[in-house]
Amino acid sequence: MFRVRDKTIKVEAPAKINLYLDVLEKRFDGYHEVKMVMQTVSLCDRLTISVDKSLEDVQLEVINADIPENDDNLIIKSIRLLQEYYQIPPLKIVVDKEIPVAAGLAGGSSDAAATIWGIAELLELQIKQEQLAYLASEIGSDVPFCLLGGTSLAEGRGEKLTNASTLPQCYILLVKPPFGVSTGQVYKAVNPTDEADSRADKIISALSKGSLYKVIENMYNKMENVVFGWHPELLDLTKRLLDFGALTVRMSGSGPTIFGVFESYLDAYNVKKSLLKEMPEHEIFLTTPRDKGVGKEH
Ligand SMILES: C[C@@](CO)(OP(=O)(O)O)[C@H](O)COP(=O)(O)OP(=O)(O)OC[C@H]1O[C@@H](n2ccc(N)nc2=O)[C@H](O)[C@@H]1O
Ligand SMILES: Nc1ncnc2c1ncn2[C@@H]1O[C@H](COP(=O)(O)OP(=O)(O)O)[C@@H](O)[C@H]1O
Repeated sequence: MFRVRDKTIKVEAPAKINLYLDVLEKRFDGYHEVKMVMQTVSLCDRLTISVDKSLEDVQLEVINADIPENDDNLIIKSIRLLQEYYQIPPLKIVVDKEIPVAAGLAGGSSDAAATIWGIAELLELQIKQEQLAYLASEIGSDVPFCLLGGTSLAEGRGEKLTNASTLPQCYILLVKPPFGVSTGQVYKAVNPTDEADSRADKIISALSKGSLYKVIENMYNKMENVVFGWHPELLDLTKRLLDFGALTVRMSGSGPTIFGVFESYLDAYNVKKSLLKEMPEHEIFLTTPRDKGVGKEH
């Protein structure tokens, strides 16, 4: 029998940005070694997970996005994986998508992490942290980070995490153009770096000293070359954000989301307003750094 404390749990699944992303050699398993500095931000999808004994199987409802509600969804994939190890009763899941899809913000990965964490909490499965991290890595390279959240150095294929200090207080404007990019295609097109440089380590050290400027000086994304080549308008967007006074502008992950960093809330707010007028087809979010990954909604 299931000992269910609450019948429902509401879980936040936050987006991430990459403060640094380098792609190193291609491995025999087809993945690439990476060196990344990842930062969770305040933009969240929201999952409601309920035990529903009237159902025969899992049922997923997606609000606010055109993505599959079947086994192709990372939420259902995560449940199928949990079912291999644990007895899972019929569940109804509703996901309210705020994070744009195929945007380089790990929306799907964070939903997967929120599903694994949320079900473990709801059903009191007592899963050890290492087992949670293992299950997460089986779903995708970014899922272990989404589970842990905050700020991390990520190595291996992205699953080897070392905790770092959170990015100092700042305002991060995410600008998502009206098209998506396939992560797999970007990895295929990128020319791996021979030897990692020291910028990621400099970022980690700057984070520990709370120096936003030193972090910004060392930010980098190897994938920009490839994706800006496919979509030259991303370079114009970058220049526009710099004209508007962003301290720095980078692409997040495999893109196409571009983010600008601001020290003042009012500056970021005004830039958001101006950009929305100039490019109404873009999605724009004003976010802040968040110091944790998936967790209970308050
Ligand atoms: C690029 C990054 C940067 O944070 O994020 P996104 O831009 O997707 O958010 C990640 O590395 C994306 O991680 P994730 O989205 O979990 O990727 P996976 O599902 O594991 O893999 C998707 C595809 O990318 C390739 N891939 C992924 C990770 C990696 N280290 N090397 C790879 O070559 C895989 O071969 C696969 O074809
Ligand atoms: N729960 C989910 N949320 C978003 N995308 C999902 C989800 N499940 C499966 N996908 C699929 O995963 C792909 C990448 O989605 P996403 O995680 O949003 O992008 P990215 O890896 O660029 O951050 C999309 O093609 C989408 O259809």
